[in-house]
Amino acid sequence: MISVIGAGAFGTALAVALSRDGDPVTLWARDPDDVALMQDKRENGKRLAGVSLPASLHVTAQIEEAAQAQTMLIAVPMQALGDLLDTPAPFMGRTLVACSKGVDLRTGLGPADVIARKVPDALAAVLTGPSFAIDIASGLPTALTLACGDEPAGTEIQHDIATPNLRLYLSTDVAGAQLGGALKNVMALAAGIAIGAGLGESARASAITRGFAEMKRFADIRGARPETLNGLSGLGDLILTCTSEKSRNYRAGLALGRGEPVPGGTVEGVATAHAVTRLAAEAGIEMPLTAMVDALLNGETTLPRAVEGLLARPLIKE
Ligand SMILES: NC(=O)C1=CN([C@@H]2O[C@H](COP(=O)(O)OP(=O)(O)OC[C@H]3O[C@@H](n4cnc5c(N)ncnc54)[C@H](O)[C@@H]3O)[C@@H](O)[C@H]2O)C=CC1
Ligand SMILES: O=C(CO)COP(=O)(O)O
Repeated sequence: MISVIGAGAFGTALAVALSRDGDPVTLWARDPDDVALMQDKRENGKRLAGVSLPASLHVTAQIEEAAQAQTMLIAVPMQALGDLLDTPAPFMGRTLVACSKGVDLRTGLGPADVIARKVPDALAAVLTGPSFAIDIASGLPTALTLACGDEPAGTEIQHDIATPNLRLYLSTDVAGAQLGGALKNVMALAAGIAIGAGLGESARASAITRGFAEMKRFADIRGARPETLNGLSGLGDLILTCTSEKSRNYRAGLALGRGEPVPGGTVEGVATAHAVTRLAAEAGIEMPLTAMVDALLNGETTLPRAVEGLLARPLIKE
C-alpha cells in the first residue's frame, strides 16, 4: 500500500492518480477540518478544485493510518519537510519518496538528504520532473524521474508508482534529480521576470539557456551526473516551468518583472534562490542569474540595475 503525506495540490494529485484504478491509497493532511471537508465533498476544494477523489482514496489526519503503508510519498513544501520529520516514528523503516522541490534554507540540503539525515533507517528516493498537479490529477500523460541510490529498490518503487499515464524513468543519481527540480524553479522566476519586465522572448530564451548552464555548474560541485540534468528532472522540468503560466514560480517572476507584489503560497524558487546564492558563493562558483533573482526578491537591487549588471559581465566562451 502507498500513502501520500501532505494534501496540497501535488500530494492530492498523486494520491488521485495512484488510486484511480481502485488501488487503496491513504492521503494524510495535518488539518482535521480540511480532512473532514475532503471526506464530505470527495474533493480537495482548497488545493485541487474540480477533481473527484476516487473511492479507494482514504483521507486522514491520523499519521498512524498513513504509516500503515510501506511506501510513503512526501509532498509537503520544502521548508516544512525538516519539521515534519522531526517526529520520525511514523516514517522509520519506510521507503520515503521525496516529492518536494527545493533546497532547505537551514541546512542547504535537498529533500532526499533531509530525509536521510532525519530518518536514517528509511530508504530515501526522489520523484521529480515536469508535472503540474492538475495534469497528473486529470490523467494526462506524464513522464517523471524516480531516483534512488539503491537500484534494485528503485526499480521496485518505479513499478509500484508508475501508472498507464504516469511513466517513470529510473535513475540512481539522487543528488542530480533533486537539484534539477530545485534549481529550475529559480530559473522559472528569472524567465518570468524577463517576460514581466517586457525584455522579450529572446531574453527569456537566453535566461533559460544560461540558467541551465548555472544549474549544471552547481550540480557538478554537488556530485550530480551531467546526464541527469539533461533529463526529465532537469531540462524537462526547466522547459515546463519557464514557459507556462500554470507555474507559480513563473507567475511570481512575471509579477516581479512587472513591479507588482510577488504572490504568496508555495513559490519554492524564492527560498531556493537564497540558499543557492549562499552555497554558490561559499563554493566559489558564479551563478549570476540566481544571485540576481535573489537580490531582486530581497530588494537589494532594481530591475534596471540587475539587467545592466548581467549585460555588462565580461564576454566569455559559451
Ligand atoms: N503543484 C504542483 O504542480 C507540483 C508541486 N511540486 C512540489 O510539491 C511540493 C508541495 O507543493 P504543492 O502541493 O503544490 O503545495 P500547495 O501550496 O498546494 O500545498 C501545500 C500543502 O502543504 C501543507 N503543509 C504545509 N506545511 C506543512 C507541514 N509542516 N506539515 C504538513 N503539511 C504541511 C499545507 O497545508 C498545504 O496543504 C512543493 O515542493 C512543490 O514544488 C512538485 C511537482 C508539481
Ligand atoms: O514543479 C512543477 C512542475 O513540474 C510546478 O511548478 P510550480 O511550483 O512553479 O507551480
